[in-house]
Amino acid sequence: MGTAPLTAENLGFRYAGTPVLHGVNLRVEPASMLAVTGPNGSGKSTLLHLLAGVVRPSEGVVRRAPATRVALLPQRTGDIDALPLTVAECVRIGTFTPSRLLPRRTRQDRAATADVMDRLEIAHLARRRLRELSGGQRQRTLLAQAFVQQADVYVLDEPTAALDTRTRRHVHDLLRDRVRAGAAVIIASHDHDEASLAAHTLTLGTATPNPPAGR
Ligand SMILES: Nc1ncnc2c1ncn2[C@@H]1O[C@H](COP(=O)(O)OP(=O)(O)OP(=O)(O)O)[C@@H](O)[C@H]1O
Repeated sequence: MGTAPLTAENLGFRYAGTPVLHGVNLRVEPASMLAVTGPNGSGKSTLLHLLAGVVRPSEGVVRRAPATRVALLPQRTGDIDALPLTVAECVRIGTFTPSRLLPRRTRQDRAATADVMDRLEIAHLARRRLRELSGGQRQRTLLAQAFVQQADVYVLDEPTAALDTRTRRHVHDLLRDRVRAGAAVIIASHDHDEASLAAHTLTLGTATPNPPAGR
């Protein structure tokens, strides 16, 4: 078994003393997909935030292998609408890195941005402001920002919740492509078909292999 880009040991989280997660253990392998499922309020978003490192655990530890790059698509991104960004600018943020925060983009960055915008069918919206988008168009823009990142781990919270059937298929193709390219993908989903894209499912702290998907 190779080096896992991400592991969690005995992870727990409390909001102001109220326990949400307890004793979560997981290991995410390269070139694999993990689905996190469970009812509303069971802690899926909280777990994804912990795994992406935007929230610190109350118990246990999240370990990322050295130099592991994590791309996060959060479920709630309300504040971003207040920024006077166009769709193209918002997607381009995904190509920035801590060592390259100014928009000196490489040809590879430009090609990756154009490819993802085409695949998510937002190229025609490139100059539109975020606040002028429909819910699904906004979701596609934020997905493009996540997918354009050259990440080792993609952490995507309900990535297709607002999307039409055709766009969902494009997103699922992108997920499979990233896994084939060696990335690990973690998705939270309420959709059984979507969760079955993943080789493993974590439901409220219990990891079980999925039966082989008929695909
Ligand atoms: N900022 C917060 N402060 C206090 N409690 C919170 C906060 N965010 C979430 N919670 C609570 O933590 C629990 C888990 O929330 P979380 O959003 O992780 O669940 P979820 O499984 O992603 O839910 P959903 O399926 O509805 O998206 C819920 O009971 C929720 O009310």
